[in-house]
Amino acid sequence: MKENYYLEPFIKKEDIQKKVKELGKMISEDYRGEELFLVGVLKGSWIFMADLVREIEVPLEVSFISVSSYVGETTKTSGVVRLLCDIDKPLSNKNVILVEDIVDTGLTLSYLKKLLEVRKPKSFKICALLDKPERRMADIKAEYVGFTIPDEFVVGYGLDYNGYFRNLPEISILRFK
Ligand SMILES: O=P(O)(O)OC[C@H]1O[C@H](OP(=O)(O)OP(=O)(O)O)[C@H](O)[C@@H]1O
Ligand SMILES: Nc1nc2[nH]cnc2c(=O)[nH]1
Repeated sequence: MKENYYLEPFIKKEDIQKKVKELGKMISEDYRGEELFLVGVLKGSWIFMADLVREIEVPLEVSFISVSSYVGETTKTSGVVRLLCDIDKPLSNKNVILVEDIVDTGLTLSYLKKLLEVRKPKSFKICALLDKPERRMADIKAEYVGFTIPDEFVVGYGLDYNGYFRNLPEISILRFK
């Protein structure tokens, strides 16, 4: 990768951990006495999902769906969401929570909501670690949001640029020189 960028620290590892705990507690309280079916959106949500499930106290199953719309060396959506790999189980009568790393234009979640709601889950909610409302193009809202952030391209904690930076434990703003 060409090194025409630098990373500006944005959300510290400790702050992410604290927020994930809070989200887990909120979800556990809301679904007390019920079971959950969490669907992670690959690849970005994989680290968030792994941490979040360990903070949820109700019985749950986990599955993943893989979609992509930001491809290559770009910080802009292609506008076309491609389904790469579907969920392995039916959703009927399940309390589904779709787990995302970020809602930006909202095109990915809007596509997924339409795709999954017709499978008749008992309930359907969205949990996103980050929300960038300034860039919204689709009318979509997550019920559980970790941090509302400004219009900056962020990486780390599962979020990539051209496939890189997902392994960083903190979230940084990607700036170009
Ligand atoms: O609200 P939107 O503008 O649609 O953007 C949000 C989506 O963009 C990223 O996915 P990406 O297409 O980069 O795939 P990835 O998760 O594999 O990195 C991110 O993980 C979200 O799924
Ligand atoms: N890595 C990354 N992916 C995104 N997809 C949509 N917005 C973003 C962002 O800010 N960072």
